[in-house]
Amino acid sequence: MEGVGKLSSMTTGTLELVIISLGLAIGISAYLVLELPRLRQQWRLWSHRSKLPPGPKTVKTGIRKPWLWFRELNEQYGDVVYLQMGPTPTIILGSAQAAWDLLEKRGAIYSSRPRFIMGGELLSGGMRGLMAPYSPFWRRWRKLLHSGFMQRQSDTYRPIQSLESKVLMHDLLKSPKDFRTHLERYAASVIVTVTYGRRVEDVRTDAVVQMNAEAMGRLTSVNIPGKYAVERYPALKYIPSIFAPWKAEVLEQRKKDIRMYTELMDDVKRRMAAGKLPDCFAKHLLEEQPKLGMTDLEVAYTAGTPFGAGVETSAGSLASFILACVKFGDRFIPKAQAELDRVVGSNRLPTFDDLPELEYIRAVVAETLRWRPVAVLGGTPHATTADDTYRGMFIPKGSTVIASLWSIHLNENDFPEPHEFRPERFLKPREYPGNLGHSAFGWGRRICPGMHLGTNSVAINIARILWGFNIQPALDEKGKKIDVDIFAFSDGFNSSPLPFECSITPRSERHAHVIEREFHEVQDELLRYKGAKLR
Ligand code: HEM
Repeated sequence: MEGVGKLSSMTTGTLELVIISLGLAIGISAYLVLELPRLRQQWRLWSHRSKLPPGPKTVKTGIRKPWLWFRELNEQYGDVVYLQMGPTPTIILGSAQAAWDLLEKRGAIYSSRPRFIMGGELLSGGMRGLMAPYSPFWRRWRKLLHSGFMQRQSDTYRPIQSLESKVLMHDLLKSPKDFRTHLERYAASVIVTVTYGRRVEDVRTDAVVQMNAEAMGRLTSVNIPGKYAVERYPALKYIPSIFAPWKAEVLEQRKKDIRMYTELMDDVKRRMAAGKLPDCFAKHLLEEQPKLGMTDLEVAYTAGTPFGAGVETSAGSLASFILACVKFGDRFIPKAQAELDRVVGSNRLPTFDDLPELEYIRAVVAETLRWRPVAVLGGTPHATTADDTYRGMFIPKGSTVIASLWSIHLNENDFPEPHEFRPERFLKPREYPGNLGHSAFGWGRRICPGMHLGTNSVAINIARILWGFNIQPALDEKGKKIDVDIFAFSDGFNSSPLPFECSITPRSERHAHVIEREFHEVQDELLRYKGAKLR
């Protein structure tokens, strides 16, 4: 019996040992799976440490406006700065030339995206091209956006932009204090009409706007650097949801996105079948779908792209223009209005056909896009797909590359006294890479596909607003001018002016009358784009 007892206690001891060893082995393997890629990357960086671009030893985290810090870094270390952001090598570009040399000229290896595991992979199932790495999926998505928004195609959207701009002018005439809401309605309505063939009458209650805003909210709530460990340890992505509440939650959110995008496309298909769908991007996608072999879901997500990328950017640029008018209007509005009076006169609103004659207005448009770039960090960061050397500096494969427009557009070498709003900068020939004279739409293979539509929106409204209105500081109760803060801008991926007051008044009775008349003339046309209730 004693022998049996000894044997059984030995067996239990051996079993314990086996379990502990197994546990250790699993622990070590899990650690290696999680850490190996990072350790390998660390080794590569360490072995090239003397050739990395210059940069600070410590990294600031949790800052609300990283572009302000990036500009300080660019001023201190130069236009190519190295930061070690967690495990990821990060390059901050601070001059137009460096951004052009790398993102444009070496676009073949600078056009991917960093991984967005929560936002791009888990929440969006890899369906959002804007966050997709350089891949066959991205190329197909990009081709569709190109065909939907290239210059020639964008010019066919001008009538919609003109209609909506007449509504905007009328709104500004009737309730100038709500100018911000009017700009947002304009931008949303152009994008929703161009995409889904239905306009937005009230931006606060419109169902398509609300649905998209909810989806954007879900995306921004997970796209927060440092919030989720899975971004640092990608292998965690494969843990079953049952053991990972954060994953279960994001997959639940994905279901809501899918329901929403599908609902919007179902509405498009219904109207298409009834012969009531005007030409629009969603229609174009449905026509291309069989040729490209895309799934319904891919089509539905692609149709959602312009809303996410084109509304805030267009409305924010116009809000910055109004801010510039309040602060610097004395210097440039009289010149702009003299040009408009000469070319357009006072009997009609300016049109797209006038723009080639309106050289000063075009300079105001360019200066607006330069002075306060909405995509303040240069849009979504790029990522490199191969090691590279630039001016003797080593840029590792897998680097995140941020071409911060706040540094690039406020670079004193290219734009002396950069916080001054001076359209004249764009009137004389000047050394600057590319043919726009600014970099507001990004670079290379990732350049903004909506740049023509976006520029047309900004240009037609700047021309018409300056034609019809005087924009000045608001007055306080004592009749004193209220100053505006040209640095009070929102945090976040896109940055636009925080609410401010101003006075917007018609230039004359005659101008007010023309605005009224042209608004009333387009009422029937506007009805073409009226959508049935969705929710
Ligand atoms: C004034 C308005 C706009 C500005 C200032 C702007 C600016 C930008 C910038 C800076 C980028 C990043 C480019 C890069 O990564 O190098 C970008 C990308 C993008 N923009 Fe725009 N944009 C505007 C309007 C629009 C509109 C109207 C659309 C609608 C079609 C749009 C769609 C996109 C898309 C889809 C991307 C991502 C492209 C990709 O990842 O390949 N944008 N935009």
